[in-house]
Amino acid sequence: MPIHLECLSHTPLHGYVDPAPHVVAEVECVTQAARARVEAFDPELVIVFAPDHYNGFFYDVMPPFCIGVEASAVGDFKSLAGPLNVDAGLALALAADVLADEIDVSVSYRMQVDHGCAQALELLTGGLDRYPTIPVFINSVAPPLATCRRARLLGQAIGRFVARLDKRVLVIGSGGISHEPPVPEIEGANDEVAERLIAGRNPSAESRAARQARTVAAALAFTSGTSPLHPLNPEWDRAFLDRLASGELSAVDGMTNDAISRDAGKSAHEIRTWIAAFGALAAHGPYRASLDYYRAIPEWIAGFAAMHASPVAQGTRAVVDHPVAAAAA
Ligand SMILES: O=C(O)/C=C/c1cccc(O)c1O
Ligand SMILES: [Fe+2]
Repeated sequence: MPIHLECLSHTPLHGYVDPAPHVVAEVECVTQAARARVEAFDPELVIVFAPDHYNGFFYDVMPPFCIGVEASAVGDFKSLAGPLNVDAGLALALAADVLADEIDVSVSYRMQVDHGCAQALELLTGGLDRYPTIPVFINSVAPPLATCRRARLLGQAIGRFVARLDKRVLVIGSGGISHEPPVPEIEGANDEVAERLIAGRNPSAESRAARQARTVAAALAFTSGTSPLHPLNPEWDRAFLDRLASGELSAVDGMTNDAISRDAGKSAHEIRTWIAAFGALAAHGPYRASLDYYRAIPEWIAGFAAMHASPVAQGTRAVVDHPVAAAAA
């Protein structure tokens, strides 16, 4: 029944192309504080909403949402590899419940997750298997995408399931706000790239290294201002974060996919992970949210943010804290 939320941006570029040391230190400080809150909360179950970047989900079958019944991390870039500690019985019960709630979710008995999931688990819980976990994939890079409203409803259905459990549940949303790293697209792709997007599971070490080198080169170009990638959009990011913090979650329903790509970049669709996590929390009533960090970090190609939130007593309006938000530009 007790629920706690932590949302955090991710980036695989940490350790490859880093911002100034004081920015890295700032982020480390914020993630250590989040980790300490998780330790104190001592979750009995973690539900992690995460995207994938053509490491685990491909166009052979690309579901909008998928619940992992068994899952392992591929270990792309410097992220952890290995099995997650998935509570299979609970994952299946969750899927059945969400389907009964008329949100059409798929399941996977062999889910592969990438840095989008593994980095959050490592930073917030200390590893991939520290707590029983249910990974929930939200397609955020491979069009056609479900709507933000659908992500909110998925989160709320999961939140109602959580409310009936007699467990302390940590919900995690893992995603950048505005950003557009060089993730390939199937539209207009040549045969080789299209094949990689349709059936690129378990690539060779050379293929993975070449992909990672392309992302690192893109980050260097983005930082030096010579990149065609969509710029970060701090104003848009703050408006989105304020919207979540305000508790008026259904306001995200008006955000169209085209407008998100246009204003914040093609990977800004990762905000769905945050929307779903806040949806799960909102199913428990009003909440108090704290914007712990925001900074546009070009080296990491990320509008990078951290928030945490938990329920407040019924009858209270949503409460917003902005402890360090003003400190970071
Ligand atoms: O997988 C990649 O090549 C790049 C991923 C990336 C880069 C920057 C921010 C993110 O959220 C990413 O997932
Ligand atoms: Fe990402």
